[in-house]
Amino acid sequence: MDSDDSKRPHCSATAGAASGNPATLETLGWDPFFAQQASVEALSETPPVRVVAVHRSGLQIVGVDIDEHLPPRADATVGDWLLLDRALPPASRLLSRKSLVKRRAPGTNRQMQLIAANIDTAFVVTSCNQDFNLARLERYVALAFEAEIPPVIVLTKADLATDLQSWIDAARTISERVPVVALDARGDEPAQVLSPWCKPGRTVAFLGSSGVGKSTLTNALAGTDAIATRAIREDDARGRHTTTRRELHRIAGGCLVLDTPGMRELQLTDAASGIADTFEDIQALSAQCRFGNCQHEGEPGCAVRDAVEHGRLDPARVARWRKLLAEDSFNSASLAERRTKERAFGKMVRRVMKESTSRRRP
Ligand SMILES: Nc1nc2c(ncn2[C@@H]2O[C@H](COP(=O)(O)OP(=O)(O)OP(=O)(O)O)[C@@H](O)[C@H]2O)c(=O)[nH]1
Ligand SMILES: [Zn+2]
Repeated sequence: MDSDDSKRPHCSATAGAASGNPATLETLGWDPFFAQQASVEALSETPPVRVVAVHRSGLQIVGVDIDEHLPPRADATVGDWLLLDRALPPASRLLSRKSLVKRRAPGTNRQMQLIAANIDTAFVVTSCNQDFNLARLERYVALAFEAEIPPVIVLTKADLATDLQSWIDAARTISERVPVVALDARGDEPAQVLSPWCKPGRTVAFLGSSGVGKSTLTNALAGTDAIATRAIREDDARGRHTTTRRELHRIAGGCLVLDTPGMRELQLTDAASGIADTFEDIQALSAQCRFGNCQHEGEPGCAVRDAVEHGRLDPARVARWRKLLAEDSFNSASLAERRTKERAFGKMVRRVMKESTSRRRP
């Protein structure tokens, strides 16, 4: 393979040519939600394009007969739709999103980073073995709800489970709003079982810890292992860290898979509404507590404790809810703490500088 060959998969993996068909707007995920945001004239003058990959050097965009690079822009991320301004590409209009996954940067300034936009379904993946962990599942479900992406729990390695129904039952306790499916991620089962969500033009993403079968599922949907393995090999060849990769793959079945390894390390920050949606039952109960600020720690008239005492609510679930709330408020509050520390540090630096310059003056 010469060096040109090694570059080619990089484009075909993302540009919508995976199935050999040219991209149409519908196959890229265009639908009335986006179409209604611009006039017919605007759409013909500035054609819609979808951001299919984010690299350090910029955005890769794909539209009808369009496959180009734009300079980096901080307000757009993979999955976004833009109206391409050919005369001035950086001025291309960003369309409103259906959903958005974001996180705070791990560095000191902790700015918001956009991870992925316009995902239609978040498959929260775990396997029917020791990886299965209700707290972790609830965390991912809360993240999805916070981003306004409907989650679906996918239990893999069903073929290896001895008591499959008990895993399914456990997963179903998380939320009435979250469907649960169980499958063998290898072979053709995923294409059938996930078909209600993986329709042509729909954008899906797999969340879950390492080894649960996310790549296996992607490959099973694609009917090939070419795409997922290709993207990984290419990164390795360039010596880049695979987790920085954010790509949208159009796969043979017609849906789009958003491959964002960065979503794995997402912390729960500013996710109060996602947690409330996940624990709708406890949320509803706490609204009935006598005191508006009830901590559910023995106050009179506490509906949450009453439900636990009468066996209507699992105390372990209440404990996990509190832990997630604590994680969320810790992560959100530590930002303020950092700011205070940064200000104090800046003051200290200025004072030291002032002292040293005044000392140097004759
Ligand atoms: N028997 C069985 N094996 C599975 C199933 N799903 C995944 N595996 C195997 O589990 C291993 C890990 O699967 P991957 O698809 O690589 O897991 P992943 O979630 O993509 O892992 P990372 O890439 O590390 O995040 C592979 O050897 C798969 O063949 C399943 O449903 N049944
Ligand atoms: Zn209470």
